[in-house]
Amino acid sequence: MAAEGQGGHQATLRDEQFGQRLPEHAAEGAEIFRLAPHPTIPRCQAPLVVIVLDGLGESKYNDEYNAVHMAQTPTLDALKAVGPRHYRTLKAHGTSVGLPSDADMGNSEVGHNALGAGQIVDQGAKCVDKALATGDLFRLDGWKYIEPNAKQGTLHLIGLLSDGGVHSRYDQIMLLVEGAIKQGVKRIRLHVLADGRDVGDNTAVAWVERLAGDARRLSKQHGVDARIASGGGRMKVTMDRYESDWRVVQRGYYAHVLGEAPSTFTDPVDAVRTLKKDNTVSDQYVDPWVIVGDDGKPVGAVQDGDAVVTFNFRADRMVEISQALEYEKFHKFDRKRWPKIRFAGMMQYDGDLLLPKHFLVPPPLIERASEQYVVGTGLRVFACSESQKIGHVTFFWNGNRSGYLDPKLEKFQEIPSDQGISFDKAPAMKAREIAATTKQAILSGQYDFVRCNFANPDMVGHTGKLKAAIEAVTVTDACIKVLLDAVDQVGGRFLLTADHGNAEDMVQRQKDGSPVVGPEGKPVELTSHTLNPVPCAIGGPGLPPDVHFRGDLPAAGLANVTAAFINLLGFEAPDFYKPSLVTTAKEE
Ligand SMILES: O=C(O)[C@H](O)COP(=O)(O)O
Ligand SMILES: [Mn+2]
Ligand SMILES: [Mn+2]
Repeated sequence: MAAEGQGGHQATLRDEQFGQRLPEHAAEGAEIFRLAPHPTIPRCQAPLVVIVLDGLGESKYNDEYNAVHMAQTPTLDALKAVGPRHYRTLKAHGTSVGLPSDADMGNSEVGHNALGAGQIVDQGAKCVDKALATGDLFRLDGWKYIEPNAKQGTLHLIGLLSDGGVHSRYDQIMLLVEGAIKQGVKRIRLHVLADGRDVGDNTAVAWVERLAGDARRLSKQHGVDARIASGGGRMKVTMDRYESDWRVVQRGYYAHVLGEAPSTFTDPVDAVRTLKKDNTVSDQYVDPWVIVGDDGKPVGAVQDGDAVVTFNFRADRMVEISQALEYEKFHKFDRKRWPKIRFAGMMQYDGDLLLPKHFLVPPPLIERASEQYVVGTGLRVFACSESQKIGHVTFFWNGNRSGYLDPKLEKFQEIPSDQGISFDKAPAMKAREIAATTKQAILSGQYDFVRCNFANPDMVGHTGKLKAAIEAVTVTDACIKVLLDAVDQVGGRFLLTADHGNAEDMVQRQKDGSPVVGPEGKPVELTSHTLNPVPCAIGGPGLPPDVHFRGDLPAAGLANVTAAFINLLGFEAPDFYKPSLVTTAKEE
């Protein structure tokens, strides 16, 4: 499928970008990361293959809105049919992946963190909640750094506007605004991205109405000047990730910083309502907009001496805009003007690039990620996905470390994603290319541990388009088959799982499971992730016959996978990891 802009796709995340970092296990005085051989599971000469299906869960509703149920899935069906010794489900949401509550759906960041780190760590959302609740946020270095500019100039807040809880949350935005006012900030400009992906589509107008109302109320109550200044849909404006399409970030920089957009309005609600074109445009893809005053000038362009905060806590979609705001040398697009500001992220979005330099809340530190042990033991690793998810099986997997932990032992392979299209238009995405490339790695004999992520059940699931999601899952199933055949060919082992649900439920439901019906009499699409558990299967000719899932961990979650794959590699897992999912007859 030829996609818009594909020819122009630059080499991203290539070897030079993955970097040549000093292996942590080699640093002087560093902890020794070495795994001990497993007492009963021998190593296998062929690789262990871990397959992550992004956004493919198991729903109790096996009906027409379940794209996994509706898709052709002979491979997944066969894995399930093997029964509980080799197939089970895992928790992938809420407290089992370090989120504040069990009402929080899972997401890729927390899911891959758990898969790669074997532990449940407090995630960004929780760290920000605590810093706001205690008031520490306004006492820490990040706030102190931006404070003078925030008080003398304007405080700009940029981020995702919803209560999705994946990248940001409305209550946190409000606490930030109220707290800033209490600290003496007088002029606030909000630059807000419409969601429709972590929350229902066609909710953006209501969110902007709510924020505009709250900004008016706070302005009046405290005698300050807080208002919305610019925005756009998150997939079109600002929130690109893994350098999939820098034009997205350019649109955002122009709207938020320069005050430039193809359409200007005097009222933000009017802006979003107009650009939604009677809901024929989804919230995620709303064009950029800028609010102007009666004089036609933008009300919130960023000026020298201002302070800027990006309020998303999640990293992946904030890294690029942070670079555009922070880096003196920057070549991804022409910024035209680069104001002298003080900028802080809600968190530090990349601990290796130290980006941004200043941040309001220290990010969760994920110590002792499995890859540190894997390369510390000398195992050779291959990780593959397409641009949209490559950081998931590298950066998130490795406890938020970017780049290679040991470039001699690891190879990260990115397949460029389509650019500039909504993924329902090409639901196979790059699944076939991922399968082909990963298959080569399996057959090559060069790797002990091969992992990959299939992006399309999730990315197409987010479009809310049922037919496309069914197609995405059908293609993914066929691609799994390609990999399992390769595992058969070399006599290897595999573990297949997913990071959270999405494609298995494509409709908003009432309490009794029946679809919510919209004003036009049509069922309302579900574009977000779900709370559903995810599949987990093990197998392959190299799997010793006595290795099977334990029966005594019914509530196990994604963090229990780590010890399991370390065991399948033939090693004992570190004892502070969550218990392994697998055991052998000899151990029982
Ligand atoms: O960023 C996104 O695309 C969604 O908010 C969450 O999806 P992911 O957690 O699967 O990346
Ligand atoms: Mn995901
Ligand atoms: Mn997703």
